[in-house]
Amino acid sequence: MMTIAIIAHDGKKADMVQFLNEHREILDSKKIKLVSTGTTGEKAKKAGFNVEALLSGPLGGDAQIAAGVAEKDIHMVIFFRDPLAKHPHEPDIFMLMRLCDVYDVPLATNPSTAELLLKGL
Ligand SMILES: O=C(CO)COP(=O)(O)O
Repeated sequence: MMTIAIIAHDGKKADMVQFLNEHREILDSKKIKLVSTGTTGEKAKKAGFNVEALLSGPLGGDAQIAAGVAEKDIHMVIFFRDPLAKHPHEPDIFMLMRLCDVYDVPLATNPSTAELLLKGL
């Protein structure tokens, strides 16, 4: 079982839903479990995906995903960041990305990279 975290900033949530829909076959497979930050998870659920939604990003969701990476419970992170917006929880965002590098966990921050990662599964 592989656990993939999906996260998208508000300006990228539509892109995330589109990405999920385009890769529904692999993401719906029994071998993949999805976890997400709160609002991203709600959007994914509305699109018909089975997702474990954690806290919303600004309220600690990124930190929970980061902890999952450190605990080796999360094996891939797809994080569509909005590079044109400011985020009050920027330290948490950097922590998540740092821990992906500490633990050598694949991290995609845009759809093109995420697509290549899924193709590599
Ligand atoms: O803020 C986020 C990532 O940094 C995403 O959080 P939400 O999915 O709750 O909007």
